[in-house]
Amino acid sequence: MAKSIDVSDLDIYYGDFLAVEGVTISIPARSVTAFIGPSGCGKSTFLRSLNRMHEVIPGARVDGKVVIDGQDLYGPDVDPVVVRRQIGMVFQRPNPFPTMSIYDNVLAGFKLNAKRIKKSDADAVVERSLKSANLWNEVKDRLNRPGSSLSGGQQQRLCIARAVAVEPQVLLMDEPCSALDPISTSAIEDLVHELKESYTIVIVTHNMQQAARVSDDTAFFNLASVGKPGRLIEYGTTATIFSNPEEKATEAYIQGRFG
Ligand SMILES: Nc1ncnc2c1ncn2[C@@H]1O[C@H](COP(=O)(O)OP(=O)(O)OP(=O)(O)O)[C@@H](O)[C@H]1O
Repeated sequence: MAKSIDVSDLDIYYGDFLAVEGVTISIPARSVTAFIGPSGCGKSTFLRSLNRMHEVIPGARVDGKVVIDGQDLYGPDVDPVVVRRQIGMVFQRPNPFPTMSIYDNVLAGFKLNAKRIKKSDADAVVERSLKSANLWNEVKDRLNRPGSSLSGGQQQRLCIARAVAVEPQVLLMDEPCSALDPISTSAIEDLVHELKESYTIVIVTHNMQQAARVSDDTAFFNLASVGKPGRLIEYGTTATIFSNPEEKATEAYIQGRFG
Protein backbone atom coordinates (compact mmCIF):
# COMPACT_ATOMS: atom_id res chain seq x y z
CA MET A 1 0.00 0.00 0.00
CA ALA A 2 2.53 2.63 1.10
CA LYS A 3 4.82 3.73 -1.72
CA SER A 4 8.10 5.57 -2.03
CA ILE A 5 8.30 8.78 -4.08
CA ASP A 6 11.29 9.60 -6.28
CA VAL A 7 11.43 13.04 -7.81
CA SER A 8 14.13 14.06 -10.25
CA ASP A 9 14.92 17.50 -11.53
CA LEU A 10 11.38 18.80 -11.21
CA ASP A 11 10.57 22.33 -12.37
CA ILE A 12 7.08 23.61 -11.61
CA TYR A 13 5.47 26.48 -13.51
CA TYR A 14 2.41 28.70 -13.26
CA GLY A 15 2.24 29.82 -16.88
CA ASP A 16 5.65 31.40 -17.57
CA PHE A 17 6.49 31.78 -13.90
CA LEU A 18 8.95 29.18 -12.64
CA ALA A 19 7.77 28.72 -9.05
CA VAL A 20 9.94 25.75 -8.03
CA GLU A 21 13.20 24.74 -9.69
CA GLY A 22 15.22 21.55 -9.96
CA VAL A 23 13.88 19.45 -7.09
CA THR A 24 15.41 16.02 -6.69
CA ILE A 25 14.34 14.04 -3.65
CA SER A 26 13.62 10.43 -2.63
CA ILE A 27 10.92 10.06 -0.03
CA PRO A 28 10.82 6.63 1.62
CA ALA A 29 7.62 4.63 2.10
CA ARG A 30 6.06 4.31 5.55
CA SER A 31 7.61 7.46 6.91
CA VAL A 32 6.67 11.06 7.58
CA THR A 33 8.52 13.73 5.61
CA ALA A 34 8.07 17.38 6.57
CA PHE A 35 8.43 20.25 4.07
CA ILE A 36 9.51 23.45 5.76
CA GLY A 37 10.63 26.86 4.52
CA PRO A 38 9.58 30.51 4.34
CA SER A 39 6.35 31.68 2.77
CA GLY A 40 6.36 31.53 -1.04
CA CYS A 41 9.24 29.05 -1.38
CA GLY A 42 6.95 26.56 -3.10
CA LYS A 43 6.17 23.94 -0.46
CA SER A 44 2.47 23.71 -1.33
CA THR A 45 3.17 23.92 -5.04
CA PHE A 46 5.63 21.04 -4.82
CA LEU A 47 3.23 19.04 -2.62
CA ARG A 48 0.45 19.46 -5.19
CA SER A 49 2.74 18.27 -7.96
CA LEU A 50 2.98 14.92 -6.15
CA ASN A 51 -0.65 14.06 -6.91
CA ARG A 52 -1.11 16.10 -10.08
CA MET A 53 -3.32 18.64 -8.34
CA HIS A 54 -1.00 21.40 -9.52
CA GLU A 55 -2.12 21.18 -13.12
CA VAL A 56 -5.80 21.85 -12.33
CA ILE A 57 -4.76 25.53 -12.36
CA PRO A 58 -4.93 26.83 -15.95
CA GLY A 59 -1.45 27.18 -17.45
CA ALA A 60 0.22 25.25 -14.64
CA ARG A 61 2.65 22.50 -15.62
CA VAL A 62 5.74 20.59 -14.56
CA ASP A 63 8.97 19.47 -16.21
CA GLY A 64 10.89 16.53 -14.82
CA LYS A 65 9.99 13.22 -13.23
CA VAL A 66 7.90 12.01 -10.32
CA VAL A 67 8.03 8.25 -9.86
CA ILE A 68 5.85 6.54 -7.29
CA ASP A 69 6.95 2.99 -6.64
CA GLY A 70 8.26 2.60 -10.16
CA GLN A 71 5.32 4.32 -11.89
CA ASP A 72 5.97 7.59 -13.72
CA LEU A 73 3.22 9.85 -12.40
CA TYR A 74 3.38 12.10 -15.46
CA GLY A 75 3.70 9.27 -18.00
CA PRO A 76 1.61 9.56 -21.20
CA ASP A 77 -0.83 6.81 -20.22
CA VAL A 78 -1.44 8.03 -16.70
CA ASP A 79 -4.85 9.48 -15.93
CA PRO A 80 -4.45 12.39 -13.47
CA VAL A 81 -7.92 11.75 -12.05
CA VAL A 82 -6.88 8.23 -11.06
CA VAL A 83 -3.64 9.60 -9.55
CA ARG A 84 -5.61 12.06 -7.39
CA ARG A 85 -7.71 9.19 -6.07
CA GLN A 86 -4.66 7.10 -5.23
CA ILE A 87 -2.78 9.87 -3.50
CA GLY A 88 -4.88 11.38 -0.77
CA MET A 89 -4.69 15.01 0.24
CA VAL A 90 -5.67 16.82 3.42
CA PHE A 91 -5.90 20.61 3.29
CA GLN A 92 -5.26 23.50 5.63
CA ARG A 93 -8.92 24.09 6.41
CA PRO A 94 -11.06 21.05 7.12
CA ASN A 95 -13.37 20.70 4.12
CA PRO A 96 -15.99 18.03 4.80
CA PHE A 97 -19.15 18.28 2.70
CA PRO A 98 -21.14 20.32 5.23
CA THR A 99 -24.65 19.00 4.67
CA MET A 100 -23.61 15.42 3.93
CA SER A 101 -23.74 13.00 6.88
CA ILE A 102 -20.57 11.94 8.67
CA TYR A 103 -21.14 8.45 7.24
CA ASP A 104 -21.44 9.67 3.66
CA ASN A 105 -18.50 12.05 4.05
CA VAL A 106 -16.25 9.09 4.85
CA LEU A 107 -17.51 7.26 1.79
CA ALA A 108 -17.40 10.24 -0.59
CA GLY A 109 -14.07 9.36 -2.22
CA PHE A 110 -14.61 5.64 -1.91
CA LYS A 111 -17.84 5.84 -3.93
CA LEU A 112 -16.00 7.55 -6.77
CA ASN A 113 -13.67 4.56 -6.98
CA ALA A 114 -16.12 1.68 -6.43
CA LYS A 115 -19.25 1.60 -8.56
CA ARG A 116 -21.53 -0.24 -6.17
CA ILE A 117 -20.94 -1.16 -2.60
CA LYS A 118 -23.01 -3.42 -0.31
CA LYS A 119 -24.33 -1.78 2.84
CA SER A 120 -22.36 -4.17 5.07
CA ASP A 121 -19.13 -3.38 3.16
CA ALA A 122 -19.85 0.34 3.36
CA ASP A 123 -20.41 0.06 7.11
CA ALA A 124 -17.08 -1.73 7.44
CA VAL A 125 -15.22 0.93 5.43
CA VAL A 126 -16.77 3.72 7.51
CA GLU A 127 -15.88 2.04 10.80
CA ARG A 128 -12.33 1.14 9.72
CA SER A 129 -11.63 4.63 8.35
CA LEU A 130 -13.05 6.47 11.35
CA LYS A 131 -11.06 4.20 13.65
CA SER A 132 -7.88 4.93 11.66
CA ALA A 133 -8.59 8.62 12.06
CA ASN A 134 -9.17 8.23 15.82
CA LEU A 135 -12.69 9.59 15.43
CA TRP A 136 -14.88 6.49 15.72
CA ASN A 137 -15.58 6.69 19.45
CA GLU A 138 -16.62 10.32 19.20
CA VAL A 139 -19.06 9.89 16.31
CA LYS A 140 -20.23 6.27 16.22
CA ASP A 141 -23.60 7.20 17.75
CA ARG A 142 -24.26 10.09 15.36
CA LEU A 143 -23.09 8.94 11.96
CA ASN A 144 -26.14 10.46 10.30
CA ARG A 145 -25.48 13.97 11.60
CA PRO A 146 -24.01 16.42 9.07
CA GLY A 147 -20.25 16.84 8.76
CA SER A 148 -20.64 20.47 9.83
CA SER A 149 -21.92 19.38 13.26
CA LEU A 150 -18.38 18.43 14.29
CA SER A 151 -15.70 20.65 15.84
CA GLY A 152 -12.84 21.88 13.63
CA GLY A 153 -10.47 19.20 14.91
CA GLN A 154 -13.10 16.51 14.43
CA GLN A 155 -13.81 17.80 10.92
CA GLN A 156 -10.12 17.55 10.08
CA ARG A 157 -10.05 13.96 11.37
CA LEU A 158 -13.18 13.31 9.28
CA CYS A 159 -11.28 14.56 6.23
CA ILE A 160 -8.42 12.23 7.11
CA ALA A 161 -10.93 9.36 7.45
CA ARG A 162 -12.30 10.28 4.00
CA ALA A 163 -8.77 10.25 2.57
CA VAL A 164 -7.77 6.90 4.11
CA ALA A 165 -11.11 5.24 3.19
CA VAL A 166 -9.76 4.70 -0.34
CA GLU A 167 -6.54 3.18 1.07
CA PRO A 168 -4.29 5.64 -0.74
CA GLN A 169 -0.64 4.92 -1.44
CA VAL A 170 0.44 8.28 -0.16
CA LEU A 171 -1.12 10.91 2.09
CA LEU A 172 -0.23 14.54 1.40
CA MET A 173 -1.05 17.04 4.15
CA ASP A 174 -0.85 20.79 3.55
CA GLU A 175 -0.60 22.48 6.94
CA PRO A 176 -3.34 20.23 8.34
CA CYS A 177 -3.25 21.78 11.82
CA SER A 178 -2.99 25.47 11.00
CA ALA A 179 -6.70 26.08 11.64
CA LEU A 180 -6.84 23.91 14.78
CA ASP A 181 -6.50 24.50 18.51
CA PRO A 182 -3.58 22.89 20.41
CA ILE A 183 -5.59 19.87 21.62
CA SER A 184 -6.88 19.06 18.14
CA THR A 185 -3.38 19.64 16.77
CA SER A 186 -2.00 17.15 19.22
CA ALA A 187 -4.68 14.62 18.20
CA ILE A 188 -3.74 15.03 14.52
CA GLU A 189 -0.04 14.71 15.31
CA ASP A 190 -0.67 11.45 17.21
CA LEU A 191 -2.71 10.26 14.28
CA VAL A 192 0.04 11.07 11.77
CA HIS A 193 2.40 9.04 13.90
CA GLU A 194 0.06 6.03 13.79
CA LEU A 195 -0.79 6.36 10.11
CA LYS A 196 2.81 6.17 8.99
CA GLU A 197 2.73 2.43 9.68
CA SER A 198 0.49 2.11 6.63
CA TYR A 199 1.09 5.24 4.55
CA THR A 200 3.81 7.41 3.14
CA ILE A 201 3.04 10.81 4.59
CA VAL A 202 4.27 14.20 3.41
CA ILE A 203 3.32 17.17 5.54
CA VAL A 204 3.83 20.88 4.91
CA THR A 205 4.16 22.80 8.14
CA HIS A 206 5.19 26.24 9.35
CA ASN A 207 5.50 24.94 12.85
CA MET A 208 9.08 23.88 13.57
CA GLN A 209 8.12 22.03 16.74
CA GLN A 210 5.53 20.13 14.79
CA ALA A 211 8.03 19.14 12.10
CA ALA A 212 10.42 17.99 14.82
CA ARG A 213 7.69 16.03 16.61
CA VAL A 214 6.03 14.23 13.72
CA SER A 215 8.55 13.73 10.95
CA ASP A 216 11.32 11.24 10.28
CA ASP A 217 12.83 13.32 7.50
CA THR A 218 12.73 17.04 6.77
CA ALA A 219 13.16 18.95 3.51
CA PHE A 220 14.01 22.65 3.75
CA PHE A 221 12.99 24.85 0.80
CA ASN A 222 14.05 28.42 0.26
CA LEU A 223 14.09 31.12 -2.41
CA ALA A 224 16.84 33.61 -3.20
CA SER A 225 14.39 36.55 -3.33
CA VAL A 226 10.76 37.32 -4.16
CA GLY A 227 9.96 36.35 -7.75
CA LYS A 228 12.82 33.84 -7.88
CA PRO A 229 12.00 30.12 -7.90
CA GLY A 230 11.95 28.07 -4.72
CA ARG A 231 14.57 25.35 -4.38
CA LEU A 232 15.17 22.37 -2.17
CA ILE A 233 18.12 23.48 -0.06
CA GLU A 234 18.64 20.56 2.27
CA TYR A 235 17.03 17.22 2.98
CA GLY A 236 17.90 14.69 5.64
CA THR A 237 16.74 13.04 8.80
CA THR A 238 14.81 15.41 11.00
CA ALA A 239 17.32 14.84 13.78
CA THR A 240 20.17 16.02 11.53
CA ILE A 241 18.31 18.94 9.96
CA PHE A 242 17.31 20.26 13.38
CA SER A 243 20.53 19.64 15.25
CA ASN A 244 23.31 19.73 12.72
CA PRO A 245 22.25 21.11 9.31
CA GLU A 246 24.87 21.50 6.61
CA GLU A 247 23.53 24.75 5.19
CA LYS A 248 23.66 28.11 6.97
CA ALA A 249 20.21 29.02 5.58
CA THR A 250 18.66 25.89 7.10
CA GLU A 251 20.15 26.68 10.47
CA ALA A 252 18.97 30.32 10.30
CA TYR A 253 15.43 29.30 9.37
CA ILE A 254 15.17 26.65 12.06
CA GLN A 255 16.44 29.07 14.66
CA GLY A 256 13.70 31.50 13.62
CA ARG A 257 16.07 34.06 12.19
CA PHE A 258 13.95 34.48 9.02
CA GLY A 259 10.70 33.32 7.42
N1 LIG B 1 -2.30 29.70 -8.44
C1 LIG B 1 -1.14 30.35 -8.59
N2 LIG B 1 -0.88 31.08 -9.67
C2 LIG B 1 0.30 31.72 -9.83
N3 LIG B 1 1.30 31.68 -8.93
C3 LIG B 1 1.09 30.97 -7.83
C4 LIG B 1 -0.13 30.25 -7.59
N4 LIG B 1 -0.02 29.63 -6.38
C5 LIG B 1 1.19 29.94 -5.91
N5 LIG B 1 1.86 30.72 -6.76
C6 LIG B 1 3.22 31.27 -6.58
O1 LIG B 1 4.13 30.19 -6.48
C7 LIG B 1 5.13 30.44 -5.50
C8 LIG B 1 5.11 29.34 -4.46
O2 LIG B 1 3.88 29.41 -3.74
P1 LIG B 1 3.45 28.30 -2.67
O3 LIG B 1 2.07 28.62 -2.22
O4 LIG B 1 3.71 26.95 -3.22
O5 LIG B 1 4.51 28.58 -1.51
P2 LIG B 1 4.52 28.03 -0.03
O6 LIG B 1 5.94 27.77 0.32
O7 LIG B 1 3.57 26.91 0.12
O8 LIG B 1 4.00 29.32 0.75
P3 LIG B 1 3.18 29.45 2.12
O9 LIG B 1 4.09 28.93 3.18
O10 LIG B 1 2.95 30.93 2.25
O11 LIG B 1 1.91 28.66 1.99
C9 LIG B 1 4.81 31.83 -4.94
O12 LIG B 1 5.60 32.78 -5.63
C10 LIG B 1 3.35 32.02 -5.27
O13 LIG B 1 3.03 33.38 -5.42
